[in-house]
Amino acid sequence: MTGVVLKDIRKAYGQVKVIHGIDLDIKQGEFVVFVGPSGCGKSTLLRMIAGLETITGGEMFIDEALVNEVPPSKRGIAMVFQSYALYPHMTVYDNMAFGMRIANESKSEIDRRVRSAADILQLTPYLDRLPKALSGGQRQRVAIGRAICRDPKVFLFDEPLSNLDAALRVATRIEIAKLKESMPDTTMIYVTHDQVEAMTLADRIVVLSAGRIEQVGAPLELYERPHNLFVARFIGSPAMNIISATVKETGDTTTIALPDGKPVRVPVATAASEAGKAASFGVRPEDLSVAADGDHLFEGKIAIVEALGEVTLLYLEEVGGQETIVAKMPGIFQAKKGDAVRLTAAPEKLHLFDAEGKTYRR
Ligand SMILES: Nc1ncnc2c1ncn2[C@@H]1O[C@H](COP(=O)(O)OP(=O)(O)OP(=O)(O)O)[C@@H](O)[C@H]1O
Repeated sequence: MTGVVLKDIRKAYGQVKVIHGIDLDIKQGEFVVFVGPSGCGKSTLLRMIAGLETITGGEMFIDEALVNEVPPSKRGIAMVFQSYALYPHMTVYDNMAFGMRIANESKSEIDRRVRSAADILQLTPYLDRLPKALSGGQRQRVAIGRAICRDPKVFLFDEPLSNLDAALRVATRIEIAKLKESMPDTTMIYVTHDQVEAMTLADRIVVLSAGRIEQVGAPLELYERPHNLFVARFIGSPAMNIISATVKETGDTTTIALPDGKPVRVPVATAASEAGKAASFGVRPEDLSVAADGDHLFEGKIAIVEALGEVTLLYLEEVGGQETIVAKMPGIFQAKKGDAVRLTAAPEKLHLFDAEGKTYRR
């Protein structure tokens, strides 16, 4: 099994510790995405897997072999970078063939692999062109093609789409999704800033913060059941509304008080010892809807309306609680600044975190 296993992996640059002990078991054929804020260590971790950074502590296994001291060229990996790094004087064909020529592969094998990669990435019409005669998206596909030709056991991507404009990003993202389908046994590890890439490409997402793992899970698992406030805020856009609250009644369901004193019942269990403690109450903008008369969570005046066509974002200045609440309404929502609104959400969409920021849902 060509998995990638990280056991208590650590990295320090001199005295500065940047990765604090990462344990991760990536299965063969899995597509795993590393996400996290700038500087959290995503690229460092990927580069340690690639062998481009030394490992300060812990053990790294690729294909069940300890690779801590194995050079990049012997790890069975191929990496695609943000900058495509193609040879400008070589055709697309030669760029893709280059590594195999260096490795003394036969001409027929080189031709077979280049044409197969070109076919997967729809590059066949461009094989005789120089990189300068290609769009950014096509160039990045050549860089991916070059990596495919190496027939890697593990494919590493470091923000491969971040130099592309919005439309090309979407098109190339779809190419990568197809690539995953056409190479089901190849393990892929992908670093990105982009939530949509992470949500759409990943089998599992690894959320990192300051050199530690916050949560690992399938995209919708992270979205629906964030383990802590960090993941709750990081996954989803606009971010989840988080309001400070106090635990009032504990038990199989919990009653909290919002800042204006309003009680809210949340269907999560809490121990009696939690009564009186501070908590954070969370609800996603897309889970809010206009309340019928009577029951509502929030009541306030609209401060800003952002009509995006497919959705309308309402920024609500809460009357009692002093917090700004964001609501995402489907389609075009008729509202203007100053309108009074009441918002509600289904109980199962409510989140509750303890004073340390850990979810109360078990
Ligand atoms: N050569 C180095 N010497 C010292 N510190 C470094 C070095 N390279 C990276 N770092 C630090 O390590 C941390 C992790 O950096 P890394 O590039 O892995 O983060 P990242 O999550 O990929 O960030 P970004 O999303 O901005 O690319 C950062 O705090 C960075 O400043």
